[in-house]
Amino acid sequence: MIDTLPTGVIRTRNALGRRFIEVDHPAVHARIAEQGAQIIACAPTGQQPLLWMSPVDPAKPDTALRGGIPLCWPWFADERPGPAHGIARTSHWQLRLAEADSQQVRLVLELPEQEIARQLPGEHWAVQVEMVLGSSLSVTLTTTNIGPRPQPLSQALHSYLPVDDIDSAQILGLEGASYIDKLQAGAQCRQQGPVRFSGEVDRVYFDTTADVQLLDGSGEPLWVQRRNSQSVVVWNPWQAKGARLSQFPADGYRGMVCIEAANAGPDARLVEAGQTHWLQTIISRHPP
Ligand SMILES: O=P(O)(O)OC[C@H]1O[C@@H](O)[C@H](O)[C@@H](O)[C@@H]1O
Repeated sequence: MIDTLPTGVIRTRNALGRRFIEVDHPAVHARIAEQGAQIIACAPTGQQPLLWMSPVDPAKPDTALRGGIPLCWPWFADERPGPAHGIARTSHWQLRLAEADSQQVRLVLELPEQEIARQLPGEHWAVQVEMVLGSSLSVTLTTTNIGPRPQPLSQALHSYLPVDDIDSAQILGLEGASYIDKLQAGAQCRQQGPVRFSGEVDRVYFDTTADVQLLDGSGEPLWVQRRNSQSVVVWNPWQAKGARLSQFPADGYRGMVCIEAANAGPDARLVEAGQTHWLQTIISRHPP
């Protein structure tokens, strides 16, 4: 744990004991939950927020938070047995670095190796996440196989993005891309035109590295860029599934869309002994 924090970065604790890192900087305001190393708010100065966060979250420690960018690691969804989306989002991460200049704040958090070994006996990983917050947000999840054998890795930066109204939301950049439709028993489909929403959507687009743009009719588009990612998950639970989700308001599906930089489905990786793999997303309100 680090002792000193730069001006504009403080650590807080809510009444229930959950710990946060608060960023109050001339360029950006943000909030990161230390559990899960999950950024749950980020608003560059003068811009609309970049992330959606559930307004009904009880903020109790040890539950997964609904919103921001949960880290799905070292597996996505149910790609391996165990908790959905892996162990990262409910684990306790530690702040290892916090620095700031006039333009941005940089934070690095780490999931301690002994905690990984406790939860995943026989696996040997080192993992850290770097967040760079300024006029845009970049999140980089870096995984090293510190064991003697290759280890499988699937993952996602499960970004909840705000939309003015789901009926006018559309995603550009995935036209013609192939996807696995989780709502059609994993059927392989091809995207025709922009992605629009008139019901539940749960898809893993693959073989694509395209930047995507989220439009919602408000005139303030969002861009999502990815690095080392050939898959991107697009998800909206809509009303019926939304009603079954934890910490999700009844009309929540109308105000959010998840666009998740991933290594999922056919893009899952095998990390060789001693090798490092990083996955990055950059979310911004200005074009790349
Ligand atoms: O409710 P959770 O575990 O946070 O998962 C939310 C959703 O996450 C998405 O990434 C998955 O594709 C969905 O199938 C899943 O429902």
